[in-house]
Amino acid sequence: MKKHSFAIKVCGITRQSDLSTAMGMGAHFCGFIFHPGSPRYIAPSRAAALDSALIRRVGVFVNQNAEEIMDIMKTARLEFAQLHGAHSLDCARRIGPEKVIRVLWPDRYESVDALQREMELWADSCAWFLLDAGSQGGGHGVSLDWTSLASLSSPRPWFLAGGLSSASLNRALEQCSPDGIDLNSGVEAIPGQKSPQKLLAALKPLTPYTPYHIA
Ligand SMILES: O=C(O)c1ccccc1NCC(=O)[C@H](O)[C@H](O)COP(=O)(O)O
Repeated sequence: MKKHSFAIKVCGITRQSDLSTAMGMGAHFCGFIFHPGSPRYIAPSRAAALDSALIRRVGVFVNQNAEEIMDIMKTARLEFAQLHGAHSLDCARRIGPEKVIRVLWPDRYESVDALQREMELWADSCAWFLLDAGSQGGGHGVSLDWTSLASLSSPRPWFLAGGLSSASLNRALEQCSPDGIDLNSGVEAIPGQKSPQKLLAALKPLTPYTPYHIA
């Protein structure tokens, strides 16, 4: 595995036990999904009740507008809004660029250069990017073409998402160099419930590489 440090985000949390396991294994970010169509949906008031200690709380939004997002951020005590839909630059600026994780889908672009141009467009309106598989939505359990991301020079730190698990992480991190990794269906027992065994299998080998410091 390439020896660089990176952040760990565990997404699709619905239960305190999963959150506590993820934190115990060194997660830096936890993600709550506020898309009602997702099997991982959690109501904002339930997310608010989950204790995440000092790790960063992220809300995943697909259809909501800036006002709805800011409302949920307040209720669920979120630091970041992960914009996982067709959100505009204006929406991101209203939320506050320092609180935005912008999702982009590399498969939508004809080349890494085209993806990079889109990243430049968003650079002043977000704090992080998250690159996901497919062409929309998330939680598909499908992987990206990691080698095509090897030459990426992102203007912001970026999370690699899409089908990551104990079986794929090593190869993914050999082939590209994200600033963070995002785990979801690859560490689940069933949709919406994490598996402590799968979390352990994925995260334990990463321990030497994840003393990631988040300012
Ligand atoms: O996970 C969902 O159900 C979901 C639904 C709609 C929009 C986003 C969603 N997930 C957001 C994430 O950040 C996932 O962690 C990311 O798509 C990777 O998922 P996976 O391929 O399962 O690892």
